[in-house]
Amino acid sequence: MTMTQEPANVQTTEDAKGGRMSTEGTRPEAAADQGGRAAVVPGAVGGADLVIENVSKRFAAFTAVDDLSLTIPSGSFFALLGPSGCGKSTTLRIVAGLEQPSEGTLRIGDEDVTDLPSHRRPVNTVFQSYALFPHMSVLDNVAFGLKQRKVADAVARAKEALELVELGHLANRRPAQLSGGQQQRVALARAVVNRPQVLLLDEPLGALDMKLRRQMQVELKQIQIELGLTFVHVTHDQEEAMTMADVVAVMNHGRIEQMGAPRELYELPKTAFVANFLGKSNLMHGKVVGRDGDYLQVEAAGGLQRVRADRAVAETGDVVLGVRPEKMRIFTAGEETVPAGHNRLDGTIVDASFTGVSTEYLVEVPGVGTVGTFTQNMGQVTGKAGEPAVMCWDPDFTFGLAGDDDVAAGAAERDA
Ligand SMILES: Nc1ncnc2c1ncn2[C@@H]1O[C@H](COP(=O)(O)OP(=O)(O)OP(=O)(O)O)[C@@H](O)[C@H]1O
Repeated sequence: MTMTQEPANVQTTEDAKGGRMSTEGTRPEAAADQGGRAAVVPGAVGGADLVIENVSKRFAAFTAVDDLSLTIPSGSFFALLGPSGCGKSTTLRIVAGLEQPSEGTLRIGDEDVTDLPSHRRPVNTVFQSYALFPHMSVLDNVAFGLKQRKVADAVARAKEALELVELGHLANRRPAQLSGGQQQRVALARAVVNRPQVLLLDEPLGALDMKLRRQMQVELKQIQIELGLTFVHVTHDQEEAMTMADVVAVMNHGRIEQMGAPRELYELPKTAFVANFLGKSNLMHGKVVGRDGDYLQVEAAGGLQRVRADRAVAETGDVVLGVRPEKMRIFTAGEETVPAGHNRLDGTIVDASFTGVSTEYLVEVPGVGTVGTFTQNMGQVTGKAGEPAVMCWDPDFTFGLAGDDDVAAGAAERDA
C-alpha cells in the first residue's frame, strides 16, 4: 500500500478559526512554533479529561451506541472492553471525529469538540493495521506529520519518540524490515510524536502473537505512565484490559454494563454479563429467606448460602448468587472439612483435567448445573469423574445479582 498523504488521524492543533487551541492555556507545555500553530515541548507531560455526554449513534434503525455518558480522567489508562459488535469501535471513532454522533456531546479538557473535524481534534489513533508508509524510513514515517506542518525540530522530535518506543537504533530501516511488534511501535511513536491530549488505541495489539502481545501490553502501559497522556484502549481481550487499564468499562449492546478498576469489576460484578465476560463465574438462582447480621441468607442449590448484603444488588426476593472458581475448595465427598459458616455445594465430578499447575474440575450440582473450580497442584489427588464431591467457599467471596439476570449472559461472548 502506498499512501500519499498524512493519515486522517494525525493531529493538528489549530482550532476551526485557524488560531491556537483554547486548551493551550491549560497545557503549560504548549508553545508556538513556526506557522503560528501550537506545538508541544518534547518530553512534556500532557493529557486532558475526555467527557462523553449522552452520546448515541444510530445506523438506520440500529443503535450501535446507546446514550453513553462517561468521564475519562486526564492521564488515565482507560479500557473499553466488550464483545464484537458491542459498539466500542464506534465510540472510539466518535471520539476521533471519524463518526458523527446522532446525539450527545464530547469535550476534551474545556473544549467542546463535538463539531470539530477529525484533524482539528487533539487526539490521535493507533489502529491494529499500522498504516505505515512503506517507501519511507522509520524515522521519516514518524517525522512525516511534523514535517508536513513545517515544525522546526521535526526530526529531533521524531528521534525522541523512537527512543521512547526503544527503536532509535532502527530509525533508518523501512517498515518491511521490521517485525510486527516493531511496526506497531513505530505506529505508536508516530501517534505520540505530536503529544495529543488523548491517544485512542483500537485493538492495537490484535495482529501480534500472544507472547509479543503480552510484552507490548507492559510496554504500552509504561509509555502511558511516562507520557502522562490519557489513553483510551479498545479491546475484546479481558486479560489485556485488566493488565493495562486503571479503569475498565465493560460494554454490551451499546451501553456500559459496569465501570471501575479491574479488581473491583472482577471481585464484585454487578451483572451476569460482567461476571461471565470478565473471567469465569459460577452463578446460581436463589431466594433471600432471612438475614444474619451483615449477611443475607439465601436458599440456593438445595441449601442455605450466605452473601454479604453490601455485595448484593438486591436484599429481598429472587437473586442470583455468584462465586469465582478460584475462591472455592473441593473435597472428595466424605473427606470434606467445611469451615463453619462457609457456603457449600454437593455434586458429582463430571470432568477432572490435570494441567500441571492445577487440576480443573467440572462438577454437576443438582439445581445449579455445571460448576467449575480448580485446585493448585500441591501433590494431592482430590477426585475423578463420576465421584461425588463437596465444594465450599467463604461467603465473603459471594456476590449477589438481580434475580432475573440471565446466568448464561456473556459466557459465549467470552469464549468466542
Ligand atoms: N457504518 C455502519 N453502518 C451500519 N452498521 C454499523 C456501521 N458501523 C458499525 N455498525 C454496527 O454497529 C455495531 C457496533 O459496531 P462496532 O464496530 O462499534 O463494534 P465493536 O464492539 O468495535 O466490535 P468489533 O470488536 O467486532 O470491532 C455492529 O453491529 C456493527 O455492525
